[in-house]
Amino acid sequence: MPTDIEPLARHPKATRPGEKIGLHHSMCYGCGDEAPVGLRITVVAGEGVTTTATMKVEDWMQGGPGVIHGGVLSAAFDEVMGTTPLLLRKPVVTGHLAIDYAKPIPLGSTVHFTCEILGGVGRKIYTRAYAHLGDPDVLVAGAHALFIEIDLEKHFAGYRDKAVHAGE
Ligand SMILES: CCCCCCCCCCCC(=O)SCCNC(=O)CCNC(=O)[C@H](O)C(C)(C)COP(=O)(O)OP(=O)(O)OC[C@H]1O[C@@H](n2cnc3c(N)ncnc32)[C@H](O)[C@@H]1OP(=O)(O)O
Repeated sequence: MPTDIEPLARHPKATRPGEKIGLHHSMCYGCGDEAPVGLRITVVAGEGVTTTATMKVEDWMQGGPGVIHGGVLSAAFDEVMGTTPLLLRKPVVTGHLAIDYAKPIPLGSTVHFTCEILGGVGRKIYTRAYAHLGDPDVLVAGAHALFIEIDLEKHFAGYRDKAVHAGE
């Protein structure tokens, strides 16, 4: 992470602390409520530029016997961290994502995520997140990521004809 990042302030019209941040879209693998397969993560705004989220570890998320697949956990971090810049009212995509896997996460457990925006420079937004299973003092994973602000319409312009919509 560069040393010249600046603090980023919450947008005055951002989702208020304690409220759910809206879906990226209904078919999003991370948050969509109509996706045929997906994590269905709801991200809740915290104070400042922080968020929280939870995810129940379902049987279909299994990697090693009895534990979550690392890629599923990575996707969950991506979703939570990629939603958090909406507190700045900035749409982003992931440029870089790194995960530290500290402990196995059993099927049936509930993963609690906390995320904060560390700052940014230009279109770059740096975030950090942690995960625990109920005891915030016992971390099971951590992550940091770089998100890049995009122009939504331009970024997805060449792909929208491939978009999948629920019920079609
Ligand atoms: C309907 C609702 C939908 C809502 C949609 C939102 C859904 C969110 C879902 C969760 C998030 C995801 O999974 S998103 C899906 C996964 N990610 C992607 O598909 C992104 C694919 N990559 C790209 O499209 C592109 O590489 C971009 C947009 C990230 C950047 O391209 P660009 O716009 O041409 O900009 P570029 O100049 O290259 O980069 C801008 C600055 O970032 C730096 N930068 C770029 N990538 C990196 C990197 N990996 N590591 C370090 N630095 C990087 C550059 O050096 C530069 O710094 P400087 O020169 O300014 O210093």
